[in-house]
Amino acid sequence: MEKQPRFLSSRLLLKNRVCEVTLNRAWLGWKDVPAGRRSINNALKAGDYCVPVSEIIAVREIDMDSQTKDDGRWQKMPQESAGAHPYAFTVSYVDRGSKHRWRCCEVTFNCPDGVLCQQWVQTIKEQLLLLTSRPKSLLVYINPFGGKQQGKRIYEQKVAPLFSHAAISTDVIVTEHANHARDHLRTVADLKKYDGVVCVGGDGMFSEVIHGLISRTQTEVGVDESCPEEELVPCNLRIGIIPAGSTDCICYATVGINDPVTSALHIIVGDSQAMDVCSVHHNGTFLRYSVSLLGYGFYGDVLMDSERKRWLGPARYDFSGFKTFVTHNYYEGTVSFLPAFNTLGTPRDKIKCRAGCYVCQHNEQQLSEGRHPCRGEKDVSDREEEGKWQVIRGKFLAINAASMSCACPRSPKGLSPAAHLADGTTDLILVHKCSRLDFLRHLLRHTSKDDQFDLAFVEVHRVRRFHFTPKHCESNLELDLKENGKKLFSHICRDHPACGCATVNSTWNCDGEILQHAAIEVRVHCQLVKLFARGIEELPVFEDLCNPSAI
Ligand SMILES: CCCCCCCCCCCCC/C=C/[C@@H](O)[C@H](COP(=O)(O)O)NC(=O)CCCCCCCCCCCCCCC
Ligand SMILES: Nc1ncnc2c1ncn2[C@@H]1O[C@H](COP(=O)(O)OP(=O)(O)O)[C@@H](O)[C@H]1O
Ligand SMILES: [Ca+2]
Repeated sequence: MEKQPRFLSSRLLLKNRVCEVTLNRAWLGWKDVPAGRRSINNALKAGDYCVPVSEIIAVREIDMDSQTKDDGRWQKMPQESAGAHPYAFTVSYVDRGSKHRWRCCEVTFNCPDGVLCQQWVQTIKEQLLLLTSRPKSLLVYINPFGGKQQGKRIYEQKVAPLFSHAAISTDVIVTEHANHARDHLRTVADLKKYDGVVCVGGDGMFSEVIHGLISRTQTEVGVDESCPEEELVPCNLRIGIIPAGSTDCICYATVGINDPVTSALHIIVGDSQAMDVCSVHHNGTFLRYSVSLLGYGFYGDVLMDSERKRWLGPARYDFSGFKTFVTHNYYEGTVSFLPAFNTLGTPRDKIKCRAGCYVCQHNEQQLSEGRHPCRGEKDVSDREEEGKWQVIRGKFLAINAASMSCACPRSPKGLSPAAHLADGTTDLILVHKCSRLDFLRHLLRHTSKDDQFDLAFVEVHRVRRFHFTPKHCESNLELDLKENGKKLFSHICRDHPACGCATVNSTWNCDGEILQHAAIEVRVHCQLVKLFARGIEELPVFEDLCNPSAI
């Protein structure tokens, strides 16, 4: 076939207005040509548009019978554009709305002749083919019972049409039981034919997918994932999240909104965002991975209570949250942690993790230089030891490790607003025993501009590893209860007058799943997985960048 030019510029009709339409490798732009003027100047004005080629979803030719060709969809041609020129093509592209929402927009250009029309369509298609980071084939898992049980409908009505419009092929599996997606990913024969995995559901569904993928990757390269000291190998396949769960914090904190269409468009344009993963062990045996919240005390108790109220849907967390707040349990134990050493950023600075985050890039680079030392540089394990373990014993209302901000609709700034998605650290938040009123002040600050860490009973540390040992360690608990039962219970009952029952330990909430052990060892693995996301965009800045003189 004849090679198409990379640069095109033509006068075409857009809704019966003459437009100068320009395409190069980076941009598609169009602007009105004022009546009676032969040339136009290059400055953009209001009403002029340009779209990065990387954000074009698809292009299709419209034939003279006013029906679309190419992708097999039939559609009426817009009335206004059916005027003077009989040939037309439609470009679908990403349009930014408010609050990080993306929509698929369309523009139809009419051409004076068929050859020119085809040349435009072919050239745009060729530009799109050069975008190698876009997925062509996806494996999709739908949890039909996540959130408000709308996963299947959301996928079929909002996402599948976009994927087919973008010529992405899919294999779709509606899960039949918990861990279906995880186990399928571990064993499915030909995973290499896919460019990514998509989960439709909440944080629990995403957790299944990372467990399956991480496990499979380590098996393939012969790494023992159950060993706490192993360097885990990053997963190649990117993961997309179509939010259809109860909290959707991983989607919200990586995209800026929990909106299925926005997420589908980030998948289509082939975005990539690396993400840290914590491994959680108990006495050296592997328990689970976590990417968002590991919470003991308050968030552990909320989860434990809310699991019994699944029928309430997402509202279960508010009911259990209120109940847990009133109960006001605290738990004794010892937290020891290895502070992040030699890294940019602190949990209380105001530097938020945003698209193209410099802190994440810098810290990952520091770590990988340590991992592959050259010219006498120290090995990472030596460098880690340069930081000193710190130990804090106390009575805690909550112990939270936030590996990302954990922003979600309940708290748009999240549990740790300055935590980073991919910097190899987690923010360890310790809420010491305090009055209900003080704890309420702390909780309320998650929903306002005030600093939730600026309270005497709250401390926060950016760490690479941490351990927690409850005062009444599981292995000793039986013995404790036998020997000191009376004393122990009287102590507990006095400390927990509201609950009426003795709760010795809390449980860990690990991305919404309950852990079976209270004593855990946690280690952050920098950038172990990748998402079809780009991090939260700072501002809709494309107006500034869109200068046709750069075209
Ligand atoms: C008084 C208002 C206080 C608002 C405080 C909001 C803090 C919210 C931080 C949420 C961090 C969420 C981290 C993500 C966890 C998810 O991985 C995980 C699983 O998600 P999935 O079900 O989609 O699979 N989700 C969760 O564990 C849910 C945690 C939600 C906690 C909500 C707590 C609500 C607290 C309400 C307290 C009410 C006190 C009222 C006093 C008068
Ligand atoms: N078909 C299924 N039946 C029952 N449970 C499932 C199914 N598919 C996935 N799950 C489990 O449902 C739990 C919640 O899923 P999730 O998608 O996170 O929804 P939610 O946000 O409402 O908690 C997860 O633990 C997941 O493993
Ligand atoms: Ca992190």
